[in-house]
Amino acid sequence: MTTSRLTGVDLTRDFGSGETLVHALTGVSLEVAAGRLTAVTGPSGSGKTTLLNLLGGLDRPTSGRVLLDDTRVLSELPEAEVLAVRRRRIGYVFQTFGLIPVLSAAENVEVPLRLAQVEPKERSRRVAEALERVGLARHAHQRPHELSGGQQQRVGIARAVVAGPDILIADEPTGQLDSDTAATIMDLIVELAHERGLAAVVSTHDPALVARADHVVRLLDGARL
Ligand SMILES: Nc1ncnc2c1ncn2[C@@H]1O[C@H](COP(=O)(O)OP(=O)(O)OP(=O)(O)O)[C@@H](O)[C@H]1O
Repeated sequence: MTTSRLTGVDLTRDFGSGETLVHALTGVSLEVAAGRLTAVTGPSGSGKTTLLNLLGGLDRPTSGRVLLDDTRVLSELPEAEVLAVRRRRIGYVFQTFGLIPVLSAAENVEVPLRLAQVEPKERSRRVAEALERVGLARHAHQRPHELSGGQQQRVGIARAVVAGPDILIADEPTGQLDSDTAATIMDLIVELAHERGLAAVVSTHDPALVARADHVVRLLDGARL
């Protein structure tokens, strides 16, 4: 039997109540397998971010469950355990990169290793390796504003994978990039998913990027097509 790193079972997420009630997600099920890139796609407001937040343990469903490794119910774990799973197992990539402006590329990539209390020599080794992998070895000492959007997102990806997660969650990682740069970033995420066996989920509007994924989940008005 193959293991899915993340499984969404009949996920529903409502926001608000009464007249302001929004059904952001209704009865969505999906499997996110190791070593594959799953693309979540759909028009604006279709529920992509809501779904990724549930899968990544950043939010909890109104009903339904998120399973981790087919066994643990991530969506029902106590907050401290969810936090531990997020730190140890999941890397996150953001549309707006989420880099700390006053830190260099290398220092940004180092942040998760500091949080994990990895010792300094090992931190340096892993940061250098991660920057090398994303093609930014020569830019280690530059700050975010000295880098292009595509380079900043490469720093964001290096930061997401440096601590060795086995799950990668990327919400519109190419939303701020031109189409050629977006394609190279998507290719990098696909390669990392394959070579590191990551269970990777990426949301995108862009059909050209969806075509690069191993598995596609299409949403419309909060439901799976
Ligand atoms: N915290 C919230 N409170 C109220 N409504 C919300 C909240 N978060 C999302 N929604 C609503 O849920 C629906 C789905 O939103 P979501 O952000 O998941 O869509 P999306 O597909 O990611 O959109 P986009 O492509 O524009 O980022 C939308 O109608 C949105 O307005």
